Formats: sequence, structure tokens, C-alpha cells
Amino acid sequence: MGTTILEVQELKKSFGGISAVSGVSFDVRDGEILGIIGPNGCGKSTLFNCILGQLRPTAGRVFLDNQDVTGLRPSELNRRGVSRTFQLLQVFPQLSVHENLILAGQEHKGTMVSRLFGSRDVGLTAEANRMIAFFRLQHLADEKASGLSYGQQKLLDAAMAFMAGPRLVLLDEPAGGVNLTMLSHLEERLRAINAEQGATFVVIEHNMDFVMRLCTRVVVLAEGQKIAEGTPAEVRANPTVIEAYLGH
Ligand SMILES: Nc1ncnc2c1ncn2[C@@H]1O[C@H](COP(=O)(O)OP(=O)(O)OP(=O)(O)O)[C@@H](O)[C@H]1O
Repeated sequence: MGTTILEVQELKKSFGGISAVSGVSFDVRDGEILGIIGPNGCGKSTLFNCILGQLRPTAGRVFLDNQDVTGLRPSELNRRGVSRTFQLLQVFPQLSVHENLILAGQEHKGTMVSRLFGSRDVGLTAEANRMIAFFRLQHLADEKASGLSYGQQKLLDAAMAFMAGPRLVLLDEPAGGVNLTMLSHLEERLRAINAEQGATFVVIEHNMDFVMRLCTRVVVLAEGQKIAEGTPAEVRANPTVIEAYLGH
């Protein structure tokens, strides 16, 4: 496996008296698909939000390519090549599939680039077309996002996160609410973007089968702490993991 892209060290986040994340450490290596799983309320989203600057950690550090990025704003992390999806769809319903992708690309490149250099495109039209072809959305390219099925919107949402060649993508429940046919398409395309383009990403997901099939490595959280880490097979056989799931 490649060099370390992201390193999370002893991250903690409390909300008043509630400790949502209690000292979690892990890393993400170039070219891998890392899964983060755990029972409801174990701190997965809080962890993502702390890594991506939506929340300021109570303690701990986050390094991107060996640079300390703890507490940087989401827009700054975007400019450094980290993008994400949210549990709730972030597509703009009144914009077409193509326009949504362009907008995501502009956000990833940083609006300053287009402001300073005039062109709002900076190669994004070609990139959007490439992404549309990659995720097999050609027949929907000019459709408004609101006209797409929920599964198609989730696919678009994921495609948007990969616009402009980010260094690292964090996907928050990409499979949530997606029907089986669309799910296998999403899984196959995510696998392909990793294999063919070397995309590195982290997936938070409740769908255990999806995670176990897709991810190269899995981190398991329970009650704000990391309780296991390993290949899908190792994690599945880990008694502590089984206990944490059966106990809920
Ligand atoms: N803004 C907040 N204020 C207070 N408590 C919060 C806040 N956000 C999260 N929490 C609490 O922190 C804990 C972790 O929540 P978090 O949403 O990170 O878990 P999760 O693993 O993502 O859950 P789920 O799988 O249900 O999405 C929970 O006990 C939750 O109630």
C-alpha cells in the first residue's frame, strides 16, 4: 500500500458533557478504500466533521500529506484536495447533472481561481463530461437533478465528490436508501475509480455487505473509540466487533 495521505491522531470531540469521539487514531494510505463502520451514534459523522473542518476537535491532530491541517476550514481543505459527501444529498435540484458537476469542480478548485483568472471553466466542462461517462450518466446529462431517481442522485452526489481529481474523498453513507440494482452499479463504479484512476477514499456506511465487498481495510468504532482495524475478513471475525454489534 502507498504512502500515508491522511493521519488522524488521538482525535477527541465533546459536546458539553457528551464525548462523541474519544481519542481515535487511524491513517489513510494512497490508493486504498478505507471503511469506517460502527453502531448508530458511535461517532462516525462527528469524526468526518472534525477531519473536514465542519467541527473543531476538542483535542488531537489531523495531518494531510504530513502537514498539520487541524481546524482548517472546509474550503481550505477543499483547495488542498479533500472533498466529501454528506448523509443528506448535496445536489442542486434545479441544476442539470452537468451543471452540478461543474459547480462541484469549481468548489474543489476554489472560487478564487476562477475569480483571479477570469475563466469559470478551467477545464471543468471536459472533466464533467468525463465524469458523466465514467458514472454512466450520459442519458441524464441535461436532466435537472430533481428529475432523477434517488439512487441516480446518490450516484451524481458521489461523482461530484470526485470532480477535479481530489487527493482524498470522504463518502458519508453513499449506499443509504439506494436500491439493489443501483447499489451494485455504485459499488462497481467506486471500485473502478479506485482501480483505474487510483482514487483514494474513505467510506462511512451502515450497509455492512457493501463495506465488506468494497473496502480494502476497515476501522470499527464503538462509543467514540476505535475497537478494531484490519481487512474485512479480520474485522468480521473479531470477537470485540461481533460483541459491539450484538450488544446494540
Ligand atoms: N451537535 C451535537 N451536539 C450534541 N451531541 C451531538 C452532536 N452531534 C453528535 N452528537 C452526539 O455524538 C454522538 C456521536 O454522533 P455521530 O452522529 O457522530 O454518530 P454516527 O456514528 O455518525 O451515528 P449514525 O450512524 O446514526 O449516523 C451521539 O451520541 C450524538 O448524539
